[in-house]
Amino acid sequence: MDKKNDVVLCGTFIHATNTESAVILNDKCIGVKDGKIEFIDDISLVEKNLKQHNMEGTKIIKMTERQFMIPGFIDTHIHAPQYPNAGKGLDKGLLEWLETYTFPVESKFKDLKYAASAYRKAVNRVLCNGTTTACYYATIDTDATLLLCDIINDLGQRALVGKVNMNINSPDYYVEASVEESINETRRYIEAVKSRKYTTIQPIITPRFAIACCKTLMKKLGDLAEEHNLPIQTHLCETKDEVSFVNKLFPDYDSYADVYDKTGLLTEKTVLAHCVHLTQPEIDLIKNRKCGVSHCPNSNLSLRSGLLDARNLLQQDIKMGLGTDVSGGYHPSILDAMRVTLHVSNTQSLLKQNGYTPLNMKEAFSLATLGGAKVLSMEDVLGNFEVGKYFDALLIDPCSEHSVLDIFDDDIANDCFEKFMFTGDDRNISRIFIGGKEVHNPVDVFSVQSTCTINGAGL
Ligand SMILES: O=c1[nH]c(=O)c2nc[nH]c2[nH]1
Repeated sequence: MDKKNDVVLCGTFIHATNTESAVILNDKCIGVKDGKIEFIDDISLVEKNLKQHNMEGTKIIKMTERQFMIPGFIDTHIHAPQYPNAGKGLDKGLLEWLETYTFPVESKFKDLKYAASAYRKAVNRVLCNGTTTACYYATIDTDATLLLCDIINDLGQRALVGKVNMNINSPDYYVEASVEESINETRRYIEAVKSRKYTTIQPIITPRFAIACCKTLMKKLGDLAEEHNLPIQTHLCETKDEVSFVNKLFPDYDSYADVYDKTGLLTEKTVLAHCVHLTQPEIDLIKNRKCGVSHCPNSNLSLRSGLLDARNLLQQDIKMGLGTDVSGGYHPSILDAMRVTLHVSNTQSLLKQNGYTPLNMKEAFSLATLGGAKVLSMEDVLGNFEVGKYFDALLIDPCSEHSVLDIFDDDIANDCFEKFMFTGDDRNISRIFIGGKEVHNPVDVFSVQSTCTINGAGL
């Protein structure tokens, strides 16, 4: 095994566990071997651990008093080809927005030169914002989607990447010609990803939504997911208009979620984006099937889709993570998703009043890390600092050179953490580790081009 990425980190670590949303571990050391956490112990026992784990001579990184490490953020729903539109065209509701802005930009990615440049910008920006694992939608174009995988691999991010399927109710210039073509291309995509032997990337089956896929296509995609034991992602109950359209298209089904269920798309590895307008039977169904929900609050507000009652779903033990949903959501950072999650939850409490407990910041942090890992069925290997898990982590420096947050003498670790969560940004993310490998060089940030750079990939 290559030992060059083995490392020991000493200082403060903050993470979510199954019982607590944010635990602060002061004066600890974490040893990373072959990309995974080998030991966690008191800082005073670092030498003993190095010996015990055969790691003598390993590089040691000591954090300063104000610095701390958190698990990397997990974005459970993001459209990489919509990044060129981030912050543009948010003046329409979902279905009109798709026709007017989204399908046109996605169709540009069949031009591989355009795709190479736009995808590199997108992944670079997402990574700079601390997203160590992303669950991406690409486009219907297989080769451009493979290019996206190559770029993610090059930049060292962990990702699930889906070639999008859509064969009906889509514009002539952006639609797959038949069920056969859609399935053959998806098979070609899966085989190509497998043959490239990426270490951090896996394919995900991606029927866009029930409006854009016929029943036969959804059924065949469900079969394909089963055949290859793959995860699935799609959209569900994002807007009321969308739900009405689905109900008209599928009058013989009990509900929108039932359409996915009867076509074999609801599995314990299914990621359902939005889920704003679920009925109680639909909540029961996705709970029984053990699907995860990607909560995308920026998008839900920006496109005026609705206010998800996250507390209600969590109380019913639905797995939940956060998604930026670029570009329905305008911000590529999960920090933003956490903040808007809290705004939406506070709004719910104002509307509902009696006894409603809004989510707190620590719960939002848990959703952004361990919650995301659960939604992506990766909680055995990701999401927090436990021995045996991949070391995907961010070194946060509240006092970094270009920081826009201010720390005061009496601010303790919890204060620094909260200030970062509410007022920090990528300028406080000083180092990024994915599978133990450092992928983000702070020396490059604000260098010549005054923009973020990873591995020499300038924006
Ligand atoms: O927010 C969304 N973005 C999309 O691209 C999309 N496609 C279907 N439904 C969608 N919702």
